[in-house]
Amino acid sequence: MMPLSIPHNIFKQKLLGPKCQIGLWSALGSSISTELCAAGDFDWLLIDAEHGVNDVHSVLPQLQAIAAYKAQAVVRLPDGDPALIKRYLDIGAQSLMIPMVESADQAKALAAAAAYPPDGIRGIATMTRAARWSRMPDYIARARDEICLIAQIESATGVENIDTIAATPGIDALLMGPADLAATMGMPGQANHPAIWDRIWHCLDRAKAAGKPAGIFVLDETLAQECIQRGFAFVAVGADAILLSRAVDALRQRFS
Ligand SMILES: O=C(O)C(=O)C[C@H](O)[C@@H](O)CO
Repeated sequence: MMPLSIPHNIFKQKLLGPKCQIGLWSALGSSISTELCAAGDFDWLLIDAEHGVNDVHSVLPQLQAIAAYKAQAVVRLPDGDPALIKRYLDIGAQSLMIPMVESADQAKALAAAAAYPPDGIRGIATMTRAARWSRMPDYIARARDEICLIAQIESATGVENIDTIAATPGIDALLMGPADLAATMGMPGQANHPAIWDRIWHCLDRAKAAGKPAGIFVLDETLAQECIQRGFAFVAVGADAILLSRAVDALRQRFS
């Protein structure tokens, strides 16, 4: 049997441009709804394991479902726990997003967790889905090249430290978080406030200055189009849970 080769991280490659990658947030925690979304021709799907029901056991079948489609999977972890990073990489997630990154020291620790020694601390195992159960002779040598590690900048402190976070080797991309940024700036629930977006545009400029792709999740279509125009490399424009709840309510209204 021919040995397998590590899958190329198409999402990571396409972040280098020129086309903005259009994505969808997938938070329902079901491989059925995630596959339904994956068949929708989005460039990427964010599987959210920070908020809601997802864990390693529910994310695995979603990765398997997405693998059959063009959409590239990005998994958001609850935090930067190195043990969790190891487990999600071992089940085959190749693009990870870590929330609430606020310092260069935190960024360095995340980068170390995603890399094997001597560059990092990721424990080695090839009896994993990521290495297709020891069928990928090149997995250990090439794993890090095909991982995309995304740091979320979503607090006032993170914005203050964005230059050192973005400059950290091993941080491949940044994603701004308007909702949490608003909350940490004393404006919870005001993610669309001009003062928040002043900071978001600043973060975009700083990411560009550092040569790091920037992403964002925006439900307002006009704002999402502006983000694309102004140079965000990856923009999530909707979420499965919101699309479903709005469609359910709109249908019911039509028969009231
Ligand atoms: O703080 C934010 O904004 C984000 O992190 C992105 C999205 O809002 C997401 O958290 C929604 O669940």
